[in-house]
Amino acid sequence: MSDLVAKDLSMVFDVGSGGQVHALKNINFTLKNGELLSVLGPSGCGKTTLLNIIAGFNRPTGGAVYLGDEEIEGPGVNRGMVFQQGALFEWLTVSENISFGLRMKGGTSKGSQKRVDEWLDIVGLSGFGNVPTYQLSGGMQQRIALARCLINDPDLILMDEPLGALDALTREKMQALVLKIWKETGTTIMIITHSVEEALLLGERLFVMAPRPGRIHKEYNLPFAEMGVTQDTRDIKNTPEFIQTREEILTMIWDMEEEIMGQT
Ligand SMILES: Nc1ncnc2c1ncn2[C@@H]1O[C@H](COP(=O)(O)OP(=O)(O)OP(=O)(O)O)[C@@H](O)[C@H]1O
Repeated sequence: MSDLVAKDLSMVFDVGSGGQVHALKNINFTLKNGELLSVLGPSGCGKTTLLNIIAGFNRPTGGAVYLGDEEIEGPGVNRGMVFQQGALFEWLTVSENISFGLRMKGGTSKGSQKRVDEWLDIVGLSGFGNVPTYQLSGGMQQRIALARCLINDPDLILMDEPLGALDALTREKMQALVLKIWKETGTTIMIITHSVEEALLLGERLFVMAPRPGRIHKEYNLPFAEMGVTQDTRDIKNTPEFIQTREEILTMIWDMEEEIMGQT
């Protein structure tokens, strides 16, 4: 079982003429195995920098991140990524996309096909296995991206605005799917989003980050993700507690944006 631990994590970028940007300063947290974390904050607060360090794409200038006993020093198969655009192989079929990682690892074709069929079922795409990916809608492509990531059984899934390009209705359906997958697989998930509503629904933990320097401004422990596994997510979004927390966070981020505008 692999907890994700960030210890005194800092990231400073040199921006020319001796200038520096403190994209992250002294970030400390532990994300326990199986937890679902959403990260929210105004533009430039370091969300993507944090995700890139955990993915192993960037090395921090201070501190370290650990997954289980191992320090993250580069990309690894124990972490899966889902981006805003599915980043699928358009010339492959749905099944070929989903089984891509298994084939890279040399999985047997019979065993692989069974698992692909299971994942097609979980993400609601049974019967679409032989369809070329480019023929599918954005929502369907994100379902494939989720399945392609999860079939490899990663310890941690990192999602960067995974539902940001979808229309409102598809987005709501996909939020429910993310919760279902989280519950069924028990995978640890970290999701970056610009939507306060989405962060509230999809985070049993939620970090609101602040910029200059990038840091965790406030953490919430929330009941909505757990509720969303069994209840209609629309009903949850209409509960007084959800609305009150949403307004509190919107005001918090609004104030940060105002402060940034005042400084520039
Ligand atoms: N490669 C880089 N070189 C210089 N500065 C960078 C680099 N990457 C990020 N930054 C700066 O670090 C800060 C944090 O950027 P980051 O992209 O992580 O923020 P973010 O919260 O993801 O923003 P957004 O919501 O707009 O995507 C910003 O001030 C950004 O300009």
